[in-house]
Amino acid sequence: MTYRVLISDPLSEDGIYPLREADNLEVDIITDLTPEELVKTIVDYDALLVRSQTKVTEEVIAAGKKLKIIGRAGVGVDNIDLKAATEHGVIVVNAPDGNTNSAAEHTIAMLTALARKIPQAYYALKNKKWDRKTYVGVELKGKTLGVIGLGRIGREVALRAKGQRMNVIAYDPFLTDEKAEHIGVTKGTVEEVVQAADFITIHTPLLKETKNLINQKMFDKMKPGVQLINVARGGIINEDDLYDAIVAGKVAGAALDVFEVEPAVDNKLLELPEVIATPHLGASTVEAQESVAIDVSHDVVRLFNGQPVKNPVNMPAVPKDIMKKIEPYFYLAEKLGRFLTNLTDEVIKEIKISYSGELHNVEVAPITRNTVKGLLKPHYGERINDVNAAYLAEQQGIVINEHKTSHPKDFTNLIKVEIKTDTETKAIAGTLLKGFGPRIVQVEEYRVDLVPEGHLIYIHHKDQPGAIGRVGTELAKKGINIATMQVGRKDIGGAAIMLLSVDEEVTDEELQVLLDLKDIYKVSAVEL
Ligand SMILES: NC(=O)c1ccc[n+]([C@@H]2O[C@H](COP(=O)([O-])OP(=O)(O)OC[C@H]3O[C@@H](n4cnc5c(N)ncnc54)[C@H](O)[C@@H]3O)[C@@H](O)[C@H]2O)c1
Ligand SMILES: O=C(O)CC[C@@H](O)C(=O)O
Repeated sequence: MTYRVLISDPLSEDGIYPLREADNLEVDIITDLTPEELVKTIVDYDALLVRSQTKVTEEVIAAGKKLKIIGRAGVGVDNIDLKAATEHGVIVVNAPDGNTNSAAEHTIAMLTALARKIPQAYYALKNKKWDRKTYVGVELKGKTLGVIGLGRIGREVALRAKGQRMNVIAYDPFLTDEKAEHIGVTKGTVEEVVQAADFITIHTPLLKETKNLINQKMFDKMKPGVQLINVARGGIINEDDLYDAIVAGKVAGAALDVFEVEPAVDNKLLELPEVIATPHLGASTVEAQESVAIDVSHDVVRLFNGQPVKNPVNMPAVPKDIMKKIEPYFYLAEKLGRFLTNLTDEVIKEIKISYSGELHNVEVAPITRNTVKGLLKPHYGERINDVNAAYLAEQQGIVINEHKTSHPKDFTNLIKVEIKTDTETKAIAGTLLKGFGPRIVQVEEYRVDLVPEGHLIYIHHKDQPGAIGRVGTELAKKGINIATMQVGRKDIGGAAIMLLSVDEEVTDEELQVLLDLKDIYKVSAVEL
């Protein structure tokens, strides 16, 4: 059988040799297709390989009736509708390591060009202006670089900045003290990083949680004269707020490789002399392009030879017989992980998952992966799935421990998940009730009976008359309807919790109002 591969963005010819050499593959390179042309063309293909230009929308995926794999020659998969791919059973693979070095080098090039105003001076000289006064820069030596996102690229940037004798302070939700020490950076919160830095560089993925991460509030906290670099994704820095901060003189300069809307030829930021820019060139080197093309090509070859792919981004099909037994637990497991994210602000070192009762003699690894997926999702978005969840956890240095026991404790089946940090252990447990579906039955040390879905408000308070009433009254004032309510306490008059399920997502301001009430210690929103 011969499979047809469509390459719709320019890929390194040297990098696609694994496709050329495969007997069962036929390769067509058709670039610059309009979205409509791509929808028509894709119907004939089994595989699609892209960089960042091609938008692989739900329409494209739905039209690709033969499509089995989409390969992204690069890291970011925000140009591919992962949900649609998963729904249509199409595996998405990427090349996570191939362009790390190039993106890090580009970041350092931007940092240096920004500090010494090289593009502005070059432009003036090309226009026959010999101006040695306007383009006075600053040294990097002794300055502080703030790195937000210390993954593959952030880490490489930090190491190189140290070579420039800069001090580096970094924030990443998975940055442990040991990792920070090993790389030689100071660990800080995102606020501490932006407050301390002379230069700030962004290296997170673009997710719901990172969109507009650098906004007006953050600019207010920064040092006057701070300079920013973004070689990650447009939209992580709010472009309007950046524009205002530059015009107001708070931000002295910005180096941008990526933009909210690309191509960004009409972006107003480009009108500012303080802004230097490149058209998404972070990964544009001969070496990176060859490397990412080789990686995705190998995965396409593997798939059509019946072998497991190396860099899956979404979820491939689980064999039917296994699925039948364990699928009912996937939802519960993911929600347990999702809830746990809210129980600590510290770096997670270990996840311990204990299965008891009926679960002791089934294959639980896919259930574990769903738990881990739920736990890490706020930091990876749609990139994490039950195939790569364990791998990503391992990369972050999180140890996963599974335990099984045949002795049921009050339930015919029970999943208990504990997360351990350097200073605390937090636990949650759930069960699948025959005929009733999933239930969370324990949160921290409190017994509850909660359907794991929707918008929840989780409150720690003192067990005192009136505490529950005050919360109800405040929510009523805001027009927020309480659908269900759980309470639990350790001792009479001691520590207690409330778990309210409400009909809509609550805002930070609304949570703050609850936190200001008498006898309320901690309030958080949990979205399940
Ligand atoms: N400009 C380019 O051409 C180019 C090239 C390659 C990669 N990229 C982009 O660079 C970014 C980083 O890529 P990578 O390979 O280093 O990815 P990575 O997954 O190795 O690292 C991302 C890091 O961000 C962290 N993170 C997640 N949420 C965060 C938050 N709210 N605050 C701080 N950190 C957070 C993660 O924990 C992770 O360590 C991605 O957006 C990628 O698409 C751009
Ligand atoms: O394809 C490119 O050149 C961009 C790649 C880059 O943005 C990535 O996320 O890997």
